[in-house]
Amino acid sequence: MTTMSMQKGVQPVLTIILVLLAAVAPLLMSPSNVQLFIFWGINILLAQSINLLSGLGGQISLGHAAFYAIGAYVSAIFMVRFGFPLYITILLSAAVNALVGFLVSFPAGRVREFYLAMMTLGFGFVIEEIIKEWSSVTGGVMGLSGIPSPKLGTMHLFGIQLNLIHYYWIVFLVVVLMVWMLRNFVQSYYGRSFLAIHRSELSAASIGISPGRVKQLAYTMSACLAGVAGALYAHLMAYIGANSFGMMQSIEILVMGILGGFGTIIGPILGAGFLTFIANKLQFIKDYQLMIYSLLLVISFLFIPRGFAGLLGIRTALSKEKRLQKVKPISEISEVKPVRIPGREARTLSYSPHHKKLKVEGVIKDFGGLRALQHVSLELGQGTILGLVGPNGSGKSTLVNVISGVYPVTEGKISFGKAEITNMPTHAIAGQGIIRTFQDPHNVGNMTVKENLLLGRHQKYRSGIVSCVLNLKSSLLEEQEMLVKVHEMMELCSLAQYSEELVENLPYGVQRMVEVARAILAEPELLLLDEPAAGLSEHEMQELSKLIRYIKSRGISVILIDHHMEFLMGLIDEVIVLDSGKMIYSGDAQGMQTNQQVIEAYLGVANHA
Ligand SMILES: Nc1ncnc2c1ncn2[C@@H]1O[C@H](COP(=O)(O)OP(=O)(O)OP(=O)(O)O)[C@@H](O)[C@H]1O
Repeated sequence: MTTMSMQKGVQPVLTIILVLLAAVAPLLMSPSNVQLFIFWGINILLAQSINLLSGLGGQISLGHAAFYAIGAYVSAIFMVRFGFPLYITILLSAAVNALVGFLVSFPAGRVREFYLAMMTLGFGFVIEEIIKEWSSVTGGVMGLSGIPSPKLGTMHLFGIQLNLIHYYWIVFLVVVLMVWMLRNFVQSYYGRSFLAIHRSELSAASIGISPGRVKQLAYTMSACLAGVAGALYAHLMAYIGANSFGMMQSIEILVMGILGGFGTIIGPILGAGFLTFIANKLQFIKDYQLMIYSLLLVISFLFIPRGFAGLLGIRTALSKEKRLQKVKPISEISEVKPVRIPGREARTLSYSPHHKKLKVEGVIKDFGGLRALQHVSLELGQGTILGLVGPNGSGKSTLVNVISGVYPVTEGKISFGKAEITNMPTHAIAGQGIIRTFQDPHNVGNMTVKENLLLGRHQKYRSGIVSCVLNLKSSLLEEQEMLVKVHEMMELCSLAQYSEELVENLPYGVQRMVEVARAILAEPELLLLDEPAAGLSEHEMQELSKLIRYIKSRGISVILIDHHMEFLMGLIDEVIVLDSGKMIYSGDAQGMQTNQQVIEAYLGVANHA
């Protein structure tokens, strides 16, 4: 047997042994230790909840205990008042919280950074006040007591009186299930879209990811998870009061996530463990808890920014490739239609044949008193490469920005095919088939090359969230198909050797190539390349030229901004020259070189320089 196959055989056995150990552990522990482990389980859910929202989705939350509180009160009230069983009250807590999270996402999704921090802080205080004031339902400042609890032997499930060990098993099951589903989610295109939005909303939108939708999902799922934790907490304690869900609890949840390592699955589990067990040993300094938590946060930010997970070199992969490889190596998949690559005649690429035409009509763009674009009009047909040139500050990037929806136009109309796209949001324009790159590559730096390229396929995924979270066969097959296309694109762009490297660690030229490859994988009909050759070596520029020719050969139209005339001349079919926002030339490249106005405005400047 090879080492690899031995490892494969050992892994499931190890998992089974660990699960069995965890299952029998409470039988060998004192009740207080069993309770401590239950707290760890509840804290894992809380830490994962903040990890999902802040660590992955990038949405700061300073009032997270509010979701925890809602979950606890919903479960407790439905069991105390209506006698609902535990499994129903947990589901109700999750559902009510999901709804609250969804509603909160609308105002929260509109603000960022400091304002978002203040908003979530306010949300935490509002929920705390409601709990205190709505005494007829919540018990007010006196709290809610008499909640059926396994600790007191007052909770029954399916006719069985539950004790602490039973409850441990329930919490264990819930935590294992939730963490497994969360891992599946993080490794799906949904999870990748969370990180993409976290790193740059604009970049994510440029490949068709809707920031609004991602935030709605992040708040809904995160609240749902905190709701389950709240329900489990309420029944463990038998009593809940507003004080258990204040500012301190919100900070504690944050510390667990950050200290453990945001963006990973293992990190929050470690962070939750650290706080559960250490805090328990430090009861005598409880009065200084806030100070200690604040110190922990500062220490974490300064010395271990990626938390315990970072210290241990743990990173959660953002694709299911490793798992899929175990089933069947990508190279052996026959169900997937091969992606065709130029120069590899045996294959073809399946891009849409319904190419659309770009029409820009009389576009004006003002920035305050500055008119960056003055009545610019152009038309671009299928498979044409249009060069966009002009001196610095002449409005080239602004034109690309208004076409891609980054800036609204002041006046004028832009259409693509039959659709008018003037002032549409960027992700919707990407949905129409217009994909862009940026002057500085806008990849997700803390994702690998392969994961960044998978992001390019985002719009092509069809699997629903349930399918991804439960790893249903259809979603795995789809992921496999996408991976095949990504691998072929890496081959085409000479990126295969960097496949597993984090993009932020790569040379500038490679990062550029990753961004262009990602854009191509989105199967655009129009590609907007803003100075793609800037900072590239001669060899890299040649590689890029080849790639652009390939794009054209697939019938994709390109608008290409660049200052390298030699690079441009070999590629473009048509050219537009801008000067101070005005279009001073439109035609072929040869004509441009002899046009007097262009020579004065642009080439003249270049020569002079
Ligand atoms: N967000 C903005 N706010 C205010 N002014 C802007 C903004 N974006 C661009 N401008 C201004 O609009 C004009 C055109 O800028 P733009 O970046 O489009 O030029 P460019 O031709 O792409 O230049 P370069 O070749 O240097 O990238 C410049 O005067 C610039 O300062």
